[in-house]
Amino acid sequence: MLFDGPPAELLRDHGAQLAGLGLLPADLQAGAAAARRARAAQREAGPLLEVKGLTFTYPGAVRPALADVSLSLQPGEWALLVGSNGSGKTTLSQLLMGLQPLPRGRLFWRGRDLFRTPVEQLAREIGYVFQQPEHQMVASSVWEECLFGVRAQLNLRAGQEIPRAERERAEALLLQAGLWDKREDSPYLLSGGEKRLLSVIAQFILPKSLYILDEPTAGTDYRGIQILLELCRQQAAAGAALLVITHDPQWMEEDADLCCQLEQGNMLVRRLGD
Ligand SMILES: Nc1ncnc2c1ncn2[C@@H]1O[C@H](COP(=O)(O)OP(=O)(O)OP(=O)(O)O)[C@@H](O)[C@H]1O
Repeated sequence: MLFDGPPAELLRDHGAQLAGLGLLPADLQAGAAAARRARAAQREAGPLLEVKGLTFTYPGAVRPALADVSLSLQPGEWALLVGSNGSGKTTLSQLLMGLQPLPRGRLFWRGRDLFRTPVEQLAREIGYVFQQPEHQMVASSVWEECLFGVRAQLNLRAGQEIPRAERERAEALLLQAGLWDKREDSPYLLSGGEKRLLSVIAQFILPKSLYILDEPTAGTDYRGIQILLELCRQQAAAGAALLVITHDPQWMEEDADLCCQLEQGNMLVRRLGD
């Protein structure tokens, strides 16, 4: 087997393979081991997110969109949320983000009623990527789009400099996503798959505890999916939990820990690899 090319590209394209062969530089290997230890320690601290017997009916609807749904997600756990059209996936993810009226006492974030958790804390700790990337785009260039959330979260005014750590992370993520050469273009000029990758990496710049990704592989080609998978693996290795809504679970089944199957509002949770 022969890999040739700049280190950043080799890491991006073959990182998982190199790690599997034990060929990553020592500092990166040590980093992965430390991340695993950190994830184990975090797990002992208890679930990050708990959904307990959640039933939700839209106003005027005759049957509930979600019926007695339960789920527990630990730090670093990767869950797939699957199910046919209209089964309740988006409803559940919107409830988790407080985008629908919240039933009290059914959702817990870090052991505390999600209803009582300040919205700013949820925004800081949970990253949500919408099904339609355009819905989240606001800036005039790919670079500014990437850093828009950082500016908001760090309370930076227009023209104020982005701290070096976040700038470097944005550069690394744009390189990894293959979008560096398009950093000055309008995000609206990107292809559908590129927009999707941009909206995902924009959430990854300031690390969060949970990422909810709604259909991240839809309309994305093989290379884009491989990039996305590697990006998700890196977040999970760093201790973040992932809840990925998908109609293409086959791409993530090897990496994911849980598969949550929704049908007509009823959910069955299966641990993968058991
Ligand atoms: N705003 C709304 N008002 C009333 N009913 C709604 C609303 N949004 C969704 N529903 C209904 O709730 C049910 C679940 O919809 P939801 O969008 O959560 O499904 P989904 O699993 O995300 O579907 P898809 O795979 O098509 O995105 C469906 O029967 C849908 O018609």
